[in-house]
Amino acid sequence: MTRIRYMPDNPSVQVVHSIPGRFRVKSRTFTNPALDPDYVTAFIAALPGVLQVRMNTGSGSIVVEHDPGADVRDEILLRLQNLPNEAFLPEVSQRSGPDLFEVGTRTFAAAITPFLPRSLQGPFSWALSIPTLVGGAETLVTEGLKVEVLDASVRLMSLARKNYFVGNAVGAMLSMAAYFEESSTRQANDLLKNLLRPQADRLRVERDGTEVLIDSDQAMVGDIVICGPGEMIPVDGLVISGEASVNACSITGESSPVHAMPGSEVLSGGIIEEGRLRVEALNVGKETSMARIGKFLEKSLRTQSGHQRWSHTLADRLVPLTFGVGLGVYALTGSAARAASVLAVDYSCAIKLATPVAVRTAMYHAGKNGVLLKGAQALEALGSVDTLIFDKTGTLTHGLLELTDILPLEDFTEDEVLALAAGAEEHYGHPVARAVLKAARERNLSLPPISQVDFIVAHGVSAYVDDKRVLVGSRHFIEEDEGISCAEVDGEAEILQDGGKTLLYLALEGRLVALMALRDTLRSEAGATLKALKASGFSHLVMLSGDQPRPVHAVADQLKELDEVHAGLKPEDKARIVARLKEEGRKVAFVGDGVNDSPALLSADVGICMSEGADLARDAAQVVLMKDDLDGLVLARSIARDTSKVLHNALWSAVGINSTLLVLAGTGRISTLTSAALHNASTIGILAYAAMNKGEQDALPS
Ligand SMILES: Nc1ncnc2c1ncn2[C@@H]1O[C@H](COP(=O)(O)OP(=O)(O)OP(=O)(O)O)[C@@H](O)[C@H]1O
Ligand SMILES: [Zn+2]
Repeated sequence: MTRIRYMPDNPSVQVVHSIPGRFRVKSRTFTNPALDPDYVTAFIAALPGVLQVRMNTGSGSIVVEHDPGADVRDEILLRLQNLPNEAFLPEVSQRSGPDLFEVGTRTFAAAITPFLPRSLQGPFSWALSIPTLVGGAETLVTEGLKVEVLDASVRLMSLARKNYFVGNAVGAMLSMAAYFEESSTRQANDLLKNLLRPQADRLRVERDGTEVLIDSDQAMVGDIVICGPGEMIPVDGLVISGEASVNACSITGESSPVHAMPGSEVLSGGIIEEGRLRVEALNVGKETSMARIGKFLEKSLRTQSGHQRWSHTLADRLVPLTFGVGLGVYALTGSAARAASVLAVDYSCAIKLATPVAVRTAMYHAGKNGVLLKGAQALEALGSVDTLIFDKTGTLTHGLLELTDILPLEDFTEDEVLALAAGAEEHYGHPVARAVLKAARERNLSLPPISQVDFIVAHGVSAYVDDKRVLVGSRHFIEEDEGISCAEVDGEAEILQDGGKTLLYLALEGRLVALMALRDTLRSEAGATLKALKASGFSHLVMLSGDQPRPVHAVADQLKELDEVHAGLKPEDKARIVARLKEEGRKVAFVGDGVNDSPALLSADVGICMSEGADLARDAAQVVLMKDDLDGLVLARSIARDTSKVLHNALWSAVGINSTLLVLAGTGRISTLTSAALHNASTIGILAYAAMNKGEQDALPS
């Protein structure tokens, strides 16, 4: 019943620093959570003469670099002072709903109406109704037949019939319901925003051996950042020295603190409970995990799901219907009282608001448990998919491969070939690369200097050592793509593969120089997870892998729930299988972790990424599991299914209750007052039900 409208606060933009070609401005407006920093940055960057724009929402400042010239600068300032309305996100903005005081006043006013002298009742009630009447007329002109018009008509009819108490009581109920609607929407928003603890706007770094305090937008990769007890870690980084217990609950959902020591990686947003750390920054500013989570949630608040759009349209269509019934009743019976009772019933509020409230509450609970849903759409799709496709390495298995065998050829030693392979793989994040590096480090090998490194997704690496070409990768890569025969180790390869191991071939200057084998282990929870997922309505479980058939089938043999298994796939093959399953009429979710999974993640109805996944995969996915296990899958599915149940129930009870009221009111069985009271009480009840949606009924497999 309240209209959502945003009033931008009048910005007073202050220039705090200015030199030719560069200035910094500050304003309270820039800290407004409803302000979209991406929009502002793009809006200013698009002005002629602007070279660079950096915005820090934490401190409310913007730095602009531009072509020198006073007119360029003045134009930018003018734009900053008059940001367009589109720069503000309507959904998280403050709303002009009634407060508790207004609700109280209106209730009191209605209660005293019958006791006022007859001559005063009229003017008093007209005065009370003015805001509603004006609002209704305004809406009728600008937006057509909407809820506000219904509300105003009920009031107007009561006034016309000199039924003052009823009119004022209906007004009080409307404001009470509006107050409740607003607070439940706000509560759901606040819950979500709770996940985004405030970002640190200043941080301490070491510069030239001393500690200095800098603005967080000035931090650079490689900075040594210092964090003490109670502070939030402002960057993603590597601990250089110090020890601390770190609570990363707001990021991973893991509530028990983890012990960080030199060599540990820490994520921004973690809170130091005890201890002190010196951290070398790996990601700063917008690139930090904290900032990325913030982005996801911000976007998700803005994008509407199909259901949301559908329920909005439905609600809007029902308003003219209510009007039509009201008019019809009046035409048939000539009773204005009955018509007013009909108009007091409106379907729209419960239908419109139940969805955002239920969806946000679900997203919050998922987030708190380490599952990041990038929007209502993801939640909705997750509830309705029936086919789940898993990637093998890193998803069903740990992805922490272990190098178990090295078979050097010619007269190379194990250490020599391992050093070559590790040198080539040094900067690659693929599980195979990490395993090779770990093995080389354990043997204290020094890696040869390499150049011209090429990573070939789903194949391997090519690099140059002392002008000699080194290739590391799958047999397909070495033999079919590079034409280097691998046949001489076929015997050994077969034995190793029979043990379920993944093979790695190394070539130097066009000759095969080593065969290596790696072992991956199944995640301990994989079996239970697959069972729980089948129980939650997945009818088809599939495993896809870029790895060779034998190790893939070694894993598949341990997972009886799998219905379909494919090995030796290129990234585009994975996407093609997703497309094929969709063509068969299935709704498909894909869970993966690697760059090689991105095409499949994008082509599935829902893409899900593991916590350790490559950045590209995390971007491509709509759901990110923040804990390094599969339990989040089961939880996310149960939250999604509960949400769709809650939405279904909310919608149909709204339609059912209000239709009944409409019939009762139209046939004169209930008065305007009763009809308004029942309608508003049911709306409040339905919203409260939506806000209880936690999805915890059948949470985790034990
Ligand atoms: N960095 C690398 N170094 C060596 N070999 C690699 C590398 N990346 C990929 N390969 C080879 O290419 C094959 C396919 O790689 P891909 O990344 O598609 O799949 P995977 O990670 O082994 O399995 P999954 O698809 O189950 O995650 C690997 O099994 C490996 O033999
Ligand atoms: Zn993989």
